[in-house]
Amino acid sequence: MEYSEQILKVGKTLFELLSEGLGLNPNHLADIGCTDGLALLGHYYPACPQPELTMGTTKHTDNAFLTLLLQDNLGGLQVLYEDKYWVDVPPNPESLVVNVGDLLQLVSNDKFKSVEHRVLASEVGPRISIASFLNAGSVLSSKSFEPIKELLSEENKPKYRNVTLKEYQRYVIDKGLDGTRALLPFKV
Ligand SMILES: O=C(O)CCC(=O)C(=O)O
Ligand SMILES: [Fe+2]
Repeated sequence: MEYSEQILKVGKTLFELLSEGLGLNPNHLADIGCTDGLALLGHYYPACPQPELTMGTTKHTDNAFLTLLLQDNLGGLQVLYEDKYWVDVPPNPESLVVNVGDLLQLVSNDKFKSVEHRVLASEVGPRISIASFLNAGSVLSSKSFEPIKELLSEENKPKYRNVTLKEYQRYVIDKGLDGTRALLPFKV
């Protein structure tokens, strides 16, 4: 409870900074619903006797707006750089890793890009991490998202169509962790 309250506070501050980074009013991203929902996911990766045969978590992008990740001191998280190189994210239990998610990429019209990442399996374990996903709240709402109008111009046309939260979540769940990007079907 206390942890999610603190995470939400950090998240709200980050969205203010990200809004300013886009040249918008600091409340813009919160106003369109980026901080309406929070989901916490606890991961437990047992020690693996043959780590070369498997993965902790396969390659994916996060589907919400922003992820704040707390990892312990074992490491294993990697991000994909320039679509080619897997780069270790050094573990620091006193810091949060911030991942841009697909929905933030969509509303920012690719100004912010979601990052592909994965977790290696390890003989040392268990590894524990907590991922906090800032999302748009209940899929039962009628909310929909599209590139923010203020960011668009003749030179910067919308790269995505309007998508309802329900349609987006359905697609993400049906697709599973297949390594493809969740934004692909919504491109224009
Ligand atoms: O366990 C980790 O470090 C990453 C977990 C993750 O990528 C996720 O929950 O989306
Ligand atoms: Fe992730």
